[in-house]
Amino acid sequence: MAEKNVETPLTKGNDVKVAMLTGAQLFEKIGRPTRIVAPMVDQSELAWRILSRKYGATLAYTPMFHAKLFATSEKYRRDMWCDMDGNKDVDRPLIVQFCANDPEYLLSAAKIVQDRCDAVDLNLGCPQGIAKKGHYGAFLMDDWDIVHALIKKLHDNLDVPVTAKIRVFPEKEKTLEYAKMILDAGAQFLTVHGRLREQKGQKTGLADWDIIKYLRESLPPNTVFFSNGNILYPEDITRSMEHISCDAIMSAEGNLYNPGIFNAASGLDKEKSFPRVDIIAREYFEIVKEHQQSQASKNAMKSHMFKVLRPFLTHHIDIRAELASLNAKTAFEVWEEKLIRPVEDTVQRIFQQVDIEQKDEVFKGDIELWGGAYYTVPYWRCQPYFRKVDGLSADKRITKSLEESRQALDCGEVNKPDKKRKPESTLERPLQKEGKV
Ligand SMILES: Cc1cc2nc3c(=O)[nH]c(=O)nc-3n(C[C@H](O)[C@H](O)[C@H](O)COP(=O)(O)O)c2cc1C
Repeated sequence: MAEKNVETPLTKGNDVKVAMLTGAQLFEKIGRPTRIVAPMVDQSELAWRILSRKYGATLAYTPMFHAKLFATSEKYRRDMWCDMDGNKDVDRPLIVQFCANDPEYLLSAAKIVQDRCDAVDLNLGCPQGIAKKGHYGAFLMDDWDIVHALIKKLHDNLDVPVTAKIRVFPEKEKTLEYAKMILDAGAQFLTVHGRLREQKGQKTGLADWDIIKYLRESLPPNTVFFSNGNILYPEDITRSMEHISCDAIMSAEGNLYNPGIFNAASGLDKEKSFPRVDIIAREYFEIVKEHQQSQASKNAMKSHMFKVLRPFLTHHIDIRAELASLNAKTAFEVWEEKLIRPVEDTVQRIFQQVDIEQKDEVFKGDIELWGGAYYTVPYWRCQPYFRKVDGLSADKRITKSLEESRQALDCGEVNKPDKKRKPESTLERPLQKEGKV
């Protein structure tokens, strides 16, 4: 890892620059966070970060901002970044993420935020068509010189450290070379999302923890290293950290559907691990209201509500219809009247049932071939979401696949599976999700 600028202040012309922190120093300074809210376009905005920290997140990333737009368009900046973003009392530690392919624009954008964040991250993982067209994100995996130049530019000129978030190549050795190049250019934290650039939409599939582990073991031991992928439940965080020996775990979709995902240490305390939807909806709403200057939070609220309330709304379609009618311009009183209070009243009625204690139980299933277990969670509690692919939801595909493999075992057709074996076939993949950036 490039460790220039460590002890002494850098001087540039007559300017005295603050000593740059190494990854290890930065990690220490921000309290050795282990649970990270992933960068998520339109979703990891101010209010969501505040809520997630309340439920156990210890570091958060902003959504990816487009560096050129951020540097040149005041309107874009106003929509994405307000005076409370990165505020010392409510929004730290914070890493601001950009996508870019031009070092000058990246530096200009990063300078605007450097006083209100702990580091600036470069997005090298976005696999979407828009990133292909704009030549950024995961499409820079084909252009290592640009990646190096972008990171070095920030490392040499910014007051805060630069970090990077990558996807993996099919070849682990090539991925290792890529990671080394990124660290050599000056990145101080490395986040590895264990999926290929091609793993998006219907082909998302399972992230590969083994390649992440290989990188972890092959890179210098002082590398501050975060893993991303395959986190459905709080306990998956512990499992992943133990498997990979990484410094922290980042979660995106798991966090969106259940902000309690970060409560890995809470064991079976369902109030923490699977919080009630009425409580989360109310808390999030109050945070958005309290930070009205954050346009990004107002814009994101409807989408967040659909996600945290998802299991509940399938049982209460009248409330779902009301939510569909709301938007970022709707007055807060209307949100209160049409969504928040009806959700609270309904859950309150549910809890007045005499047998609610039994009904409110959370059940853990058996350990599956993929290493974790599915939970059965009452619909009034936040929980992960399995998308349908080819008409089957992921857990059904797993069950089907397990049945098939058990039948094959019974018939002596295949060798007994190694317990540690990583699921290989698409059918065994629990996390088929769409549209990952
Ligand atoms: C709604 C959404 C928005 C995302 N936006 C970004 C982004 O802005 N920058 C980024 O690096 N990754 C982005 N991602 C990818 C996530 O950060 C993460 O790498 C990926 O979802 C895998 O993590 P998960 O399995 O916990 O969902 C996004 C993912 C989702 C679901």
